[in-house]
Amino acid sequence: MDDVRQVRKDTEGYCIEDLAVGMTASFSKTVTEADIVLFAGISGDTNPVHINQEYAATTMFQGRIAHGMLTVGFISAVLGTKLPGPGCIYMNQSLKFKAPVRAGDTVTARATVTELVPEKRRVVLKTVCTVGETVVVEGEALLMVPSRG
Ligand SMILES: C/C=C/C(=O)SCCNC(=O)CCNC(=O)[C@H](O)C(C)(C)COP(=O)(O)OP(=O)(O)OC[C@H]1O[C@@H](n2cnc3c(N)ncnc32)[C@H](O)[C@@H]1OP(=O)(O)O
Repeated sequence: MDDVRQVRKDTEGYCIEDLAVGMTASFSKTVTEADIVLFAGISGDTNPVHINQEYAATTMFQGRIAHGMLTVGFISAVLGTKLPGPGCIYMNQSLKFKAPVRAGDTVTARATVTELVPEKRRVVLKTVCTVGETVVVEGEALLMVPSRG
């Protein structure tokens, strides 16, 4: 199924009645050096693998990598702004960090509806972040969404 279109207002998300298995949406962003340094400050995670090139060069990654949770923020972005969009409540998220993300990489976070539980107003989405053809993060999200009823 094609990407959901941004025909709704920025403040309107999908209700449970509007959702169908297969609906999909994505958000893309190029990760910058500034994003990584700012995320270290915002989160308090100053792990040197993210911000100290000399140290990071000695690790298996042979250089600085982005915080995993910075990449996960792009999943939150697609869920919170596109599908299901405003009005949804994040309840659960599984994650596998499959490959590193580095400054300069463009990450695409894609969310695809896999299951609906209308009586509980729950939606399950497969969530995958890629850099080019490489899957960097994958998992599953559970959200509560509004109902028109
Ligand atoms: C405190 C916060 C710190 C951070 O934020 S660090 C930044 C976020 N993390 C990353 O960027 C790490 C990204 N992931 C990777 O680079 C790689 O991934 C690893 C280096 C962690 C592992 O790679 P490799 O040693 O090459 O493993 P394999 O040979 O691809 O797989 C061996 C087995 O391990 C499983 N596996 C690999 N990655 C994960 C994972 N992330 N979660 C769960 N399982 C994993 C596979 O499936 C497979 O399993 P089977 O032998 O049964 O086939």
